[in-house]
Amino acid sequence: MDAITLWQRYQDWLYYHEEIGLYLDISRIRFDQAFLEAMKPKFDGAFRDMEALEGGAIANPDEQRMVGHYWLRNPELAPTPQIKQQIIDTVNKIETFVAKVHKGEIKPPQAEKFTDLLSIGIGGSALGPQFVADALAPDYPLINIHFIDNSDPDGIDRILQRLGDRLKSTLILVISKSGGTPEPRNGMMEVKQALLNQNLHFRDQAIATTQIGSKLYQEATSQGWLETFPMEDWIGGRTSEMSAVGLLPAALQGIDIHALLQGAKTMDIATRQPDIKTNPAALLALSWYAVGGGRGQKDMVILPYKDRLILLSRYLQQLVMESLGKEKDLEGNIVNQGISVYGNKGSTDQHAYVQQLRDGVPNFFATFIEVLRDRQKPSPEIEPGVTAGDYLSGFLQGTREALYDNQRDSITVTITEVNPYTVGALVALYERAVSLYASLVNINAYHQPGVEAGKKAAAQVLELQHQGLQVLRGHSQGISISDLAAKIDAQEQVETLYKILRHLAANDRGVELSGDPSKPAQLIAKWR
Ligand SMILES: O=P(O)(O)OC[C@H]1O[C@](O)(CO)[C@@H](O)[C@@H]1O
Repeated sequence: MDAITLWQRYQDWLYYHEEIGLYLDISRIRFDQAFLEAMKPKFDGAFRDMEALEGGAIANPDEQRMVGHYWLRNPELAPTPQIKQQIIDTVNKIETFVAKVHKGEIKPPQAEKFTDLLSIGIGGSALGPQFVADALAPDYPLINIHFIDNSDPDGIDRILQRLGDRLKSTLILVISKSGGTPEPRNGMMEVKQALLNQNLHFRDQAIATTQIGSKLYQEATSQGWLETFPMEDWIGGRTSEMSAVGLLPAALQGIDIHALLQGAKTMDIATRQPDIKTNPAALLALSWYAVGGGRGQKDMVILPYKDRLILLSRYLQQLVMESLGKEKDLEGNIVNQGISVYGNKGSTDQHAYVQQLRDGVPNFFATFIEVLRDRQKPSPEIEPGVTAGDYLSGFLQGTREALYDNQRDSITVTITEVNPYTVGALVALYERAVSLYASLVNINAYHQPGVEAGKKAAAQVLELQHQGLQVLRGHSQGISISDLAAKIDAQEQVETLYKILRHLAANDRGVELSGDPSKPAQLIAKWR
């Protein structure tokens, strides 16, 4: 297409939301009118599915759950008065609690006020709060946030070290919908210990966001933690940013949660339109389908040209990949669906992997996120008449054009500035696009059976460790790894057993491995 035809295509397909100040440009996705016509029946079905979902249908058939994240920003939509009230009550509870913390009415026993917030959670119980904190927290927030989102001891140490003496004025927030996920549990246990080492008590500084009745809930209430906040059954982890999961840490940092909710609500209204061309989420879903043939054949590379949006790609990675990456469709056919998502930020990535994007394997499409306002204050000139922001804008445009010229498609989402309102709108835009796309490809976007398989496998590894150590401890002589495996009837897991022993040996956990490390089958294990 020549430049003038492309300019016309840009205008023909441009979506603009005046109130949010958001532009969506899908003109650099190659599809034609025939494709659009062919997709219309599928979209009619997707719009119907969305209406049913918002009306309270069991949209997650496997788990027999309603899917209600859209109600969080507009409680009027909730299917029952009780749910509506729960949503309103939770926001009120958050605001009351946060106000007391900020005023020092809720305070740690050994300090005037809470100075820091340590959020312990993983997946959907971390990624939204991390993204929002990085994008929106003021430079000098009322409370500084830190995260433990893994079971990595060294990672935990780094956070605790940074907190140092401020641990005594740190509010500890454990977020886990199920209340039984091992990683946050491990983080919590380590932090408990760290507090005890300073003669501090976890319950005096701890709060939880979890489902009422969960193990975590029981622990928090029976031990008298400062407060608990509910996460409802009908909220999925990866769509929980507008629930207590996201709102509580945001409010504690001084981020305007009402603007966040309002931005999402406004976007929800726009994405509820049952018309492809005037619905930005439908335009995104249409584009994803067009580039990937409805089979996720191309990866989604997210490139925000704005440092404070760097975590958007990680946030969207879970939202998109955990929602769309499914083995089976709704009828149980094997379909192996999904769209891979990765990214970082521009223009930084132009000096890293954009070389391959431009010239290498064409297995992706880019999504540029553009922010029109460079900064809050006027910019100095780097050269006569040119600012750093002009460069950034030029790099974005140049990369978009260079990619398109080489048959690489892209989408551009443009917002005026990064603020709670626009971030809320972005979150809602992608939530809805994922929902619509899931309907187009006929999968359940709201379960995650694959993750469960990984969790079970990890539990089996730990059980093997337990059994192996029991035998090793009672064995005064050294023993080969295969003999040890035979003794616990785990010949098939000999490789796993070897790796367990190697890990224990590396951590001075009582296991000694002797022999040539490059010949694992010949290693002798011994308890010392
Ligand atoms: O909040 P929970 O129950 O600890 O779960 C954390 C995460 O684990 C998953 O269930 C699976 O990875 C995610 O969907 C979820 O966000």
